[in-house]
Amino acid sequence: MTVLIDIISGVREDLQARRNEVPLSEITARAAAAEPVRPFDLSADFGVIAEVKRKSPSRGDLAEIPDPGTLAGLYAAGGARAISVLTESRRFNGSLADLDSVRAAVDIPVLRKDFMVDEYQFHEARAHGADIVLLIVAALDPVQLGEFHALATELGMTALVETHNREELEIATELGAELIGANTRNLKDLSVDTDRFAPLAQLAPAGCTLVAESGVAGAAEVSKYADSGADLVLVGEALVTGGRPQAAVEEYTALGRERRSLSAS
Ligand SMILES: O=C(O)c1ccccc1NCC(=O)[C@H](O)[C@H](O)COP(=O)(O)O
Repeated sequence: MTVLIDIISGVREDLQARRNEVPLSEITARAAAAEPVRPFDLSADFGVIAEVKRKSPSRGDLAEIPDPGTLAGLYAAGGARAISVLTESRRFNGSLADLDSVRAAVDIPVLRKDFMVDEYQFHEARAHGADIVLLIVAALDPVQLGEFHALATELGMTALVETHNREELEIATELGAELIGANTRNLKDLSVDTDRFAPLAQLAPAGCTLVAESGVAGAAEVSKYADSGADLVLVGEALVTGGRPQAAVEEYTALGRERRSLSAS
């Protein structure tokens, strides 16, 4: 987990700097005064969570994205169910300014995709308009996970609880998570293997909304994830590098819906 530990260490340093500028009492007040949460409909048909992703530890620079709001607008026009915004700065070149820009540009829910390790970040996320936050099971001990899940819920946000293996999925299930991510990227070596999704999907609790995360390069992976039970796919690289974000979101949504209805019949 060296990569994860390194990322979190940078996240904590950057967080300390922000907290020195804006104390917890102030960020809490800003969260309370923020625009209302946009509820994320967990019962809706198959959909795409489309990501604003400039750079990543595994792939380096991906795309410039000078105006994340414009990209998010194209995703929304393509029918995205939510926009994921990476706000971690050192390894992903994201920012809270990106979150602001996206939230102002669209009227669908926005996910703050970051390494959430401190209470402060949840109030900060809400203060910047986040409707969904990421909880990575591998990054938190079970007590923290429970507390942060409760805090996200208290602030009105939906928590996307991200898992990578059977053990983490059991933790998410015990937590009662309604929105569970199964990420096919191994956090130790950053390899992506889309075959990791199906076994996890089989273990997911009945009634949860399941997100297949990472590894969608095109239609083949969308079909594969939908056939294995994904309710949503979270797509970053393929959308920011493919040159046709709106059309790709439209296609992935239509394809996923078709595959889900075929497997239901
Ligand atoms: O993308 C990475 O290299 C990465 C490395 C370490 C932790 C997280 C990482 N990515 C975050 C994500 O989960 C993805 O951005 C997301 O699932 C979209 O993946 P993709 O469609 O494969 O870009």
